[in-house]
Amino acid sequence: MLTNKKICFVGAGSMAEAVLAGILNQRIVKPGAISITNRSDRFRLDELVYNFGVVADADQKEKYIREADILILAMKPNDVESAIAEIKALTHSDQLIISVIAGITTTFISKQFGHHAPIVRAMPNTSATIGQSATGLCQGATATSEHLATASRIFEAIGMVVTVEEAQLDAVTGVSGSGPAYIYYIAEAILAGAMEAGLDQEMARELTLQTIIGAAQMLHETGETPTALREKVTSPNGTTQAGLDTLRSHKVDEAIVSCILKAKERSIELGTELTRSKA
Ligand SMILES: NC(=O)C1=CN([C@@H]2O[C@H](COP(=O)(O)OP(=O)(O)OC[C@H]3O[C@@H](n4cnc5c(N)ncnc54)[C@H](OP(=O)(O)O)[C@@H]3O)[C@@H](O)[C@H]2O)C=CC1
Ligand SMILES: O=C(O)[C@@H]1CCC=N1
Repeated sequence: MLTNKKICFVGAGSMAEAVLAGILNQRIVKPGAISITNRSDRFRLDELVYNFGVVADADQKEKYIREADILILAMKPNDVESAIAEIKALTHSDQLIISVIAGITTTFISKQFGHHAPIVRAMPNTSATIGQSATGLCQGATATSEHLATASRIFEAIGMVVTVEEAQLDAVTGVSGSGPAYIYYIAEAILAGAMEAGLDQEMARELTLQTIIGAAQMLHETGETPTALREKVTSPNGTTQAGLDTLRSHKVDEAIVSCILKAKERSIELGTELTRSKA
């Protein structure tokens, strides 16, 4: 339990919801210790109050930010500058600032605040909602190992955590931050194929889901490599080989490697676009 810590989310979108749902599920903080703020969407705040029992009165935004022990920045990269400009006078260097914003460096965030509050960058994913996030964390220059430990407590409540150097966080973003979307994309394609092959929608969904869950658990529980597990499915000249040969002829493996590198590159760009616009 993060006893007596008040957490304020600045940004109330899908990532904020995934993180707060996860930490409330794990009961590491009470709903009354979490406040939520956003730019303007009062209906969204009402929805989160209704669903999670958190505190979110748009008229109390300044108070929530001033009184928080931990601020979690969860707005889009393009909005970070204006969001910090709006709140910085309410913040102070005793607060821990955690950013889940893709690409934006701790140095940039620190400059925008103009004080030396400790900053930890986190890259979770939306599986946080069910306690299954894979989160990368890194500490900014003024954050101590204690700050990192506090952030770890939050993100360990919503899945597994790795600590990395800040330079690696763009790669983490390309792999696990965006990663759920790649798996959903593949699931969409398997579903489409299942229906094209003659299965009805419900059966296609059940079979696709259980196949993905089973394969993920096999990777997790057997500790075998993906290559070893793939080879066990593939009989010489059998059905799997016919399917995999088709994937290879479309260079799907190369496409996935490019996908991850492109996402990493985009994460770097998101940061440099802002830094350039300030130059
Ligand atoms: N979605 C994902 O899978 C992941 C996202 N992230 C990162 O999380 C961040 C948020 O993404 P996501 O939740 O998807 O985005 P959403 O668009 O769902 O939510 C963005 C939120 O930011 C709020 N906001 C915008 N401007 C301000 C401001 N000036 N002050 C306060 N709040 C503001 C918006 O409020 P309003 O609606 O009122 O405009 C909205 O609540 C991004 O930086 C993204 O890179 C990280 C990991 C995974
Ligand atoms: O697409 C994005 O930019 C965010 C960051 C990681 C997942 N979603």
